Amino acid sequence: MTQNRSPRGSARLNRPSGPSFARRKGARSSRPEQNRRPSPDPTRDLAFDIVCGVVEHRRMLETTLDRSGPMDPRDRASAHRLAATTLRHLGSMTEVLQPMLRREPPEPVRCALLMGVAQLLHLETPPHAAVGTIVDLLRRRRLAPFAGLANAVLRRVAREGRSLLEGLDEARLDVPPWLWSAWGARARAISRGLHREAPLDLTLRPGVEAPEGGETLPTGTVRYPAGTRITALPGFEEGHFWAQDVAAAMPVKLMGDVAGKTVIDLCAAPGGKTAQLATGGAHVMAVEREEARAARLKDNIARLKLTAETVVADALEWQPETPVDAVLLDAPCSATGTLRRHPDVLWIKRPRDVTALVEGQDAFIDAAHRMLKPGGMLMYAVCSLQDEEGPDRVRAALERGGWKLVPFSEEELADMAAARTPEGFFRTHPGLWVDRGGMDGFFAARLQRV
Ligand SMILES: C[S@@+](CC[C@H](N)C(=O)[O-])C[C@H]1O[C@@H](n2cnc3c(N)ncnc32)[C@H](O)[C@@H]1O
Repeated sequence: MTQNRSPRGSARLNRPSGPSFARRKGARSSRPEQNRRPSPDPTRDLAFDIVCGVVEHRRMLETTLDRSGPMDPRDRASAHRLAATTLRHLGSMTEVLQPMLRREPPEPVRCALLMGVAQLLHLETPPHAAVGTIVDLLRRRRLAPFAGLANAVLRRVAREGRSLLEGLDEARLDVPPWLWSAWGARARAISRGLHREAPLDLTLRPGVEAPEGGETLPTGTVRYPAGTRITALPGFEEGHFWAQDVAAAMPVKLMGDVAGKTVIDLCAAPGGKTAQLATGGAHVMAVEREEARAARLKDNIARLKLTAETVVADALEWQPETPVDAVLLDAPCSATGTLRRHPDVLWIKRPRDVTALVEGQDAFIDAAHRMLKPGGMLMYAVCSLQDEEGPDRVRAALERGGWKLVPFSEEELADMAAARTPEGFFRTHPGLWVDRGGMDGFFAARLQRV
């Protein structure tokens, strides 16, 4: 399948930039090809830094983006798309390359080759541009001795095309083995969902009209094609909507009527769920430990013209003056549920990262218990696909005592029946609703303090 869903991005990825490409097209260069200066190409440079950062240094994609200098937003978006596509298909493309390499090339060369393969097999970049841009990239990065190798290998990939993927189990190869086995029977469907770029989902303030071009999903979320820029949609400045994946919007919906209730949103930034609670008429206390993230939450709530109390504090230590009706705990987690948006995380996280988070999740659940009135409700949520962070945490809390599980009913989840587990948990993964564009992986369970 192809990833060519963002016309804005693909236009930039489909042609090399810079004056020397024009010379190549003219085929009458006054200088021999080997002396030609490589074209400047900020898109490939940034994508290369991102991919090498992930593969060589386990550096998050966002970190490289944040460190990069100022550049045209469209080049930046194209770089993000090329890097993300390379990371989404990293395993299967490595398998394609392997038989074509007589010797192991240095890691940065392999990264550049993988970007070339991604352009050829998944981004529909014309072969001359896909090969030329990678050869130029290697020259710019003082890897000119590998330009011949790149030229030969990528020309072969261009010739043989997608037939090179035949017989390969792409779904299996594009997920690290530890995640594949952790996901059990869901693994193949999840991996297929991860091959697709995530669309833009919006939650609308009640009473406002959705901008044109969206599809209203059964749960009320409005969906736009991948690559849509939220800031370009009419109504953004006016605070008519905010970005929130269809699955991420469900935990607050499953809290029912919160009007007039005092609700603590524990671990709240950037505030998507705070905004939902505030639109529902709750008195919200949004607790966030990181000052910069709390400031972002405040900005978001102000843009939406909503009201919420923001508390900058450690949720494990802070206590409300009086116990409250409900707590929403969207706990810090491995975030494997958002791999569609962050394919770098596939190759960065390790099993021990999940283990390290589990203890904290138990501590947050215990902290929520201390904040609730007897009979008060905890909505526990994580954007994780891992059993350890979802169902296992709820079972452990029930074993520690002081909680009763209040399962979600068939009626409550009528609009997303596939997300209801036999125990009455809410659980999604990127393979659900795949024909409509999929969804993030989310887990939620409702507990009552007894
Ligand atoms: C999964 S995100 C929350 C997303 C948010 N609920 C939303 O829907 O927009 C987790 C947040 O918890 C915050 N956090 C982590 N540890 C915390 C702690 N001990 N106390 C308060 N907030 C914490 C992180 O800074 C991060 O902003």
